[in-house]
Amino acid sequence: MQGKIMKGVGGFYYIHPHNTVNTIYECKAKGAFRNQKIKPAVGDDVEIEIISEQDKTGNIVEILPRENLLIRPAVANVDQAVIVFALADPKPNYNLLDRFLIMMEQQGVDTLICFNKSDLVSGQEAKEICDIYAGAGYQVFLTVAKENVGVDAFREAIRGKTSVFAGPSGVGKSSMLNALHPQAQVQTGAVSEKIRRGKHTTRHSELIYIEEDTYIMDTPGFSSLVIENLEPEDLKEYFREFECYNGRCKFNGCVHIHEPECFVKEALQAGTISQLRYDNYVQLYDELKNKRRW
Ligand SMILES: Nc1nc2c(ncn2[C@@H]2O[C@H](COP(=O)(O)OP(=O)(O)OP(=O)(O)O)[C@@H](O)[C@H]2O)c(=O)[nH]1
Ligand SMILES: [Zn+2]
Repeated sequence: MQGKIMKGVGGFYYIHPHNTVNTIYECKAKGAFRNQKIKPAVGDDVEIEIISEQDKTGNIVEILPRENLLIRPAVANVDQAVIVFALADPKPNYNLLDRFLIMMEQQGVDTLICFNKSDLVSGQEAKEICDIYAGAGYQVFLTVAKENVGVDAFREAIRGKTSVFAGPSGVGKSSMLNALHPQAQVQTGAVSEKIRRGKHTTRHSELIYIEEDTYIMDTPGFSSLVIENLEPEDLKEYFREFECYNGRCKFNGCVHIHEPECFVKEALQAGTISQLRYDNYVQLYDELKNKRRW
């Protein structure tokens, strides 16, 4: 039988057979692949041998070929990431948002942005922020998760995919999950003792089955992110809206900060590139530069 690893804890892996609803098998990793230095990861599609149908136990006997394997967060076969940000309460930290976008881009994963709590700001303010990130080349969604506003369009964007769900604490990730999946309580009810995190347990990375071929990996909230393995000179490659200017500036290897005759700075003056994104770029560039000095 084939299924997906939803969670791994203490040597046990919890396998959801493809497109079933309430079934989870508790498995150990056995078999030939253990010698191949490949460790099962959440998100892996695996072949399992059932030990007991009644107890829902089995062994993983094969890890099927992976599409990818992310490091942060550790998960396999990810199609996209979704960052959920609140437009207010907590006050958005756009530098943190940009760090997340860079981190995902470094791992080759596309990110969708969900701006939640849009009821807490004016329509004008919400539009300005959406325009900045849509203008930077991202797909943007505006939602009020707790009132189900904007959720349908978002549901379409995750259908048939495995999405990593991330964001700072309190932005409404759980509310969004419940809106996407109103039967989650029912569905995870049976599964809960086995895999669902309780309110007070440590949060492990785990996948949540939404509907056919659609999974979300809920991740713990974060309040800071350190960009690693990136040279300051390469940072510009991770700002999508700079892409069309790279290589066109007067100076070879222009990093678009102090150089004259720089197309990115001209685009900034013209308002084509947003000041907010550019300021975050300069701040991150300085940070990477300082890090190298140590
Ligand atoms: N005004 C408003 N409040 C919302 C919205 N979505 C969620 N909330 C509220 O924001 C608070 C936090 O929501 P959660 O869904 O628990 O946030 P979370 O991101 O899962 O938080 P963590 O569990 O800390 O990661 C709750 O009180 C929600 O009712 C929204 O769209 N608008
Ligand atoms: Zn330049």
